[in-house]
Amino acid sequence: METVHVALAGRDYSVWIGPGLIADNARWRARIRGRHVLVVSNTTVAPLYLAALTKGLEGLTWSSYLIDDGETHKTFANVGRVLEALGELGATRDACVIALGGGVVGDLAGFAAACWMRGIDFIQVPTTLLAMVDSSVGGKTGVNLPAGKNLAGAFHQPRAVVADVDVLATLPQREYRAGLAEIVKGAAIGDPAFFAWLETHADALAARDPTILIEAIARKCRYKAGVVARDETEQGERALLNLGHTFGHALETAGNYSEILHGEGVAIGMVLAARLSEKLGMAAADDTQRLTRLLERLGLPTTPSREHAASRLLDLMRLDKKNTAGTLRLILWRGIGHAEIVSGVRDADVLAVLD
Ligand SMILES: NC(=O)c1ccc[n+]([C@@H]2O[C@H](COP(=O)([O-])OP(=O)(O)OC[C@H]3O[C@@H](n4cnc5c(N)ncnc54)[C@H](O)[C@@H]3O)[C@@H](O)[C@H]2O)c1
Ligand SMILES: O=C(O)C(=O)C[C@@H](O)[C@H](O)[C@H](O)COP(=O)(O)O
Ligand SMILES: [Zn+2]
Repeated sequence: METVHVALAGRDYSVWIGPGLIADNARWRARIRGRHVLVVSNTTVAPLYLAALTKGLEGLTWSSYLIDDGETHKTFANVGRVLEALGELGATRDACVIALGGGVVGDLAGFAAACWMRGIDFIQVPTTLLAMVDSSVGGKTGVNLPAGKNLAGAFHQPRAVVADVDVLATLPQREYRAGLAEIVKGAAIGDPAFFAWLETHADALAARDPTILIEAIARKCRYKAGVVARDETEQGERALLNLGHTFGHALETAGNYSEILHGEGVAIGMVLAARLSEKLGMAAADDTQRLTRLLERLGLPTTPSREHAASRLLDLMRLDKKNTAGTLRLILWRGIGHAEIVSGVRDADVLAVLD
């Protein structure tokens, strides 16, 4: 088992990564302080893993709430339903929410935990690769609105993250690949040695080699944990974790959250950010090519499969949370491992790349 520590004064927590961690419940059960537990999951994951998880809840008062599957269900309405389920459970302030699922369940359940009685504990049990390497770590919780991705939410850190890699056995291939995009992102932002390691091990990763996979998950989580510990609420450096996301989120929203997966949007968005960096003279074409090649080897898309009007995408990008005073702030790069926050990029340059 690998353990990654997220160092946040008084709110430190561990990310445990390895096989058998749901069944081996002593560690995570010890993080539950009170008597009430609400497990939030969805209609696909619960039949597979809810029974194994709830074996660890014997002696507690627990119930579960299942949302329908998919990004379109990451809504305010479902947060309200989770809060009502907490009310029915009689959850007191020492209650704990357990998020059992991918990033959709984790973001939504975490947001509900942040709201119930102004904030109760929650534990992340990520069941997708993407959730293990990204969404379960760092405390960004929230939901989508028709106007844009994650526009409502809160920073609320989990008490623990239980990444049981055995559950990846049932994860569909397209979802697995989407998770790889967020691993590549971490390396592309700030760790050129990790990027080179991913190039060396791309075939093993694509084939789900267990040893390589656990190392990749742990390296990405360690990188993210460091950024989060230095800048929990995104006053500066943390914005770099958004590489590819301004473009990617616009594509997700334009497709009504059902056309492309988040990780696919990130993969395409990173390539667009690399092209824009090239256009602005910040980075070399060789770096764009290396990034594109790695994503392709991992089976990820690097261009949108359907055309959206560039002007519509730019409009969606204007509602991104990184923007200030009406000015677009983008994450671009100087090359592999060197991302930067850039303000004031001209619309014409963004439109040219989107076209
Ligand atoms: N909070 C953050 O920092 C952060 C970071 C990255 C992404 N996100 C968010 O995460 C979401 C994407 O998460 P995701 O990619 O996990 O998508 P997801 O939660 O929709 O899960 C993907 C699919 O896999 C299924 N699934 C999950 N685990 C499974 C398993 N073990 N076996 C079989 N099927 C399984 C789900 O039911 C779903 O159909 C987006 O909403 C994105 O905005 C948040
Ligand atoms: O943890 C972060 O910070 C990230 O930006 C991680 C992203 O991969 C993730 O998709 C996040 O939800 C995006 O956040 P947002 O603030 O752009 O909504
Ligand atoms: Zn993301």
